[in-house]
Amino acid sequence: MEYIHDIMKYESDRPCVITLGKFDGVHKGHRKLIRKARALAAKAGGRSAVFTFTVSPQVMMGERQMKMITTNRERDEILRELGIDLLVECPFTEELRSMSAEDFVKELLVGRLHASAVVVGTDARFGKDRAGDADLLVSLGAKYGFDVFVEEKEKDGDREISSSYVRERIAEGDMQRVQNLLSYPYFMAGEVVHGRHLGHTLGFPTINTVPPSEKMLPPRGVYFTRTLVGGKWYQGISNLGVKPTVDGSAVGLETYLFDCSLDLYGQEARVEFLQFRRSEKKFGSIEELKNQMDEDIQAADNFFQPDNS
Ligand SMILES: Cc1cc2nc3c(=O)[nH]c(=O)nc-3n(C[C@H](O)[C@H](O)[C@H](O)COP(=O)(O)O)c2cc1C
Ligand SMILES: Nc1ncnc2c1ncn2[C@@H]1O[C@H](COP(=O)(O)OP(=O)(O)O)[C@@H](O)[C@H]1O
Repeated sequence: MEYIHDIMKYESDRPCVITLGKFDGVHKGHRKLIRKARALAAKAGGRSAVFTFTVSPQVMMGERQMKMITTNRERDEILRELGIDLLVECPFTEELRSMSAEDFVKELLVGRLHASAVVVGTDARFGKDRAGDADLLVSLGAKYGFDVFVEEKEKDGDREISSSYVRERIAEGDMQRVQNLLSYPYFMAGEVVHGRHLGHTLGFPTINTVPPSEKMLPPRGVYFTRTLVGGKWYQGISNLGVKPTVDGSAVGLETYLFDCSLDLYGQEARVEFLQFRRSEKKFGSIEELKNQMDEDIQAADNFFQPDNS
């Protein structure tokens, strides 16, 4: 995948099949558009491209206190895995914000990316004040010579799948439902940092990662998780929260990995949230916490190996 941050520096003359949007979460609906763009590009011999924006955490938080399902980095990782040829991730600058819908299409999609086709959902919006919609795109396609495919939104029962629908389910901690809407488990990526080194004393060493400030978090508590770290997947159990029994300040994610005894500090970890187990609690003593963790780990064993219980 080629990654372009500054579209003015993009040089290739090859035609692109472009899909356009914020793609927060890269959920099932987004995937439908990406699949379509890839199929069209393969047929026409062009490049499949995603056009999106990097939105700074400050802007996101300032505007509507909107948290992201996937950070820019996580989204890039997923798009890369989906096998698109080109990711254009423009900073959402004043210049871009003030571009009319027609100029956006004429100058960027046609002028720079040589669009042969553009794939969008029925509710697509683009250009200054989000004035451009799917109908306008169809007429601009006729004017500038590219095909336009307007796809129906993917549904979950009667409800259209959208990033805000996924956020609602994350807020409820319904991680199985979230996985169904995304078509992959909600995850958090980050570097393994040092904690207070109590884990080893407790008998449960945990890898600690810090959730990015712009990331939408599920409720605080204990989750059955699967973690990719050091090139290997581990089953395990995580606590998302402030550890009120021993600490009580910043929100962190700690994961006890089953069948692992490696030193993992400084490595990248990707922790997938599979199922909520219980809320985080303040225990009267470390002993009580330890007993509860024993029970949690037993429950995780049953979750991962239901036939052995
Ligand atoms: C499965 C699991 C459940 C946990 N549940 C709680 C909890 O309910 N309350 C709490 O204060 N800490 C909880 N913790 C966090 C522990 O307090 C923490 O892992 C321990 O203090 C080690 O911290 P350290 O990584 O900073 O050394 C939990 C940790 C794990 C792995
Ligand atoms: N099974 C395991 N699960 C998680 N971390 C492990 C495991 N075995 C060894 N480790 C290592 O131990 C470290 C955690 O030890 P811990 O005493 O909890 O210290 P910290 O407070 O820094 O997390 C992890 O960062 C990792 O390098």
